Amino acid sequence: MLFANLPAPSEEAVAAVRARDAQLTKPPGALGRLEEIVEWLAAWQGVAEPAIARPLVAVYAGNHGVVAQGVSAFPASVTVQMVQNFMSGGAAINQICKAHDIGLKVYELALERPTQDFTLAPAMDEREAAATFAYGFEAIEGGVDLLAPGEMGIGNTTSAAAIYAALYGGPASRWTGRGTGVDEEGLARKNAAIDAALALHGPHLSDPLEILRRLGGREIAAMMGAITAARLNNVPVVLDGYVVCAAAALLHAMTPDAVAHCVAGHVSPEGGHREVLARMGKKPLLDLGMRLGEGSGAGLAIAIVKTALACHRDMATFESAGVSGKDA
Ligand SMILES: O=C(O)c1ccc[n+]([C@@H]2O[C@H](COP(=O)([O-])O)[C@@H](O)[C@H]2O)c1
Ligand SMILES: Cc1cc2nc[nH]c2cc1C
Repeated sequence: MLFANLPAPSEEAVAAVRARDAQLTKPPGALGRLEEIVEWLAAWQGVAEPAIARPLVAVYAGNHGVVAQGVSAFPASVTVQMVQNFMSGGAAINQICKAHDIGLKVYELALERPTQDFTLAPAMDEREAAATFAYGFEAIEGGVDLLAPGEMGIGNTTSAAAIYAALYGGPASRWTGRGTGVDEEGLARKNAAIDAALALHGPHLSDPLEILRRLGGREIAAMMGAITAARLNNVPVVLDGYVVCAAAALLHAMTPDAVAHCVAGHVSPEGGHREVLARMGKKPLLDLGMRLGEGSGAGLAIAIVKTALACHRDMATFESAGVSGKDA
């Protein structure tokens, strides 16, 4: 029902962008994907002259009961400590946003109350999953015109891997990676936790919202809401890495059109991120070996998006610059 009347991309806006692009002082197609990026912005903002005046990285922080299974290289206390670090400007995402004039908001999601350990019980009850999804809608308030959801949550690569295994098929090891840097034994505990969860919840994993509730976390629920709000309100989305894409993949499983407004900012070396992007039909803008989270890869990709738009908007035309055209 939420996805019954999704707005369509604007074909007129794309046509207008193409018409202007043809006049710019460069050989046709010479800016490669930068040209596609501007078409994408116009299509989803629904205007012939797209703008990036209020880009935002919205970082959601959540804690995970499954950390009790020894699946992370870091203690759960690092989640709230990193939130403090975001607030005081000391994290990587602060520098990326500062360098490229991007807004940054941080949402703490009941960090003192981790989700249930999903090897033993559903991570969340229905009310909490739904309420947290709805909370994600706040991300686009205040005139945001380009959104990059990000996340922080010790243990959440285990949650994301479990979601991928539920959506696309196990075993766990097909989807897991080292996360924050677990050793061989840590990786084995991670795979065992996910395989145990798949066995426990197996009969209930055909519905993406049920997968969210049983295997997800609050940050993943909120990011699904943020991406959905953007889809419903003409805000294009830049996807970050392995964990953010678990939210996108759940929406994609509900209906592929729910993530039609998303571009993949980058590909993370974590687990099966490359395959996840391929399954959603997304080609990453950047491939820099980044596996941090925080919205960092998406934030950096916004710098590319802004540059693409600056070229489109501010380049001279053949006529205005007195440059001879192709067949002159
Ligand atoms: O997004 C990614 O590609 C990514 C890959 C590996 C780790 N992370 C980050 O690392 C944290 C989760 O790692 P872990 O080992 O505790 O599951 C969480 O805060 C994520 O933002 C993020
Ligand atoms: C230090 C640290 C910073 C992070 N940022 C996102 N995930 C993280 C995980 C750790 C451990």
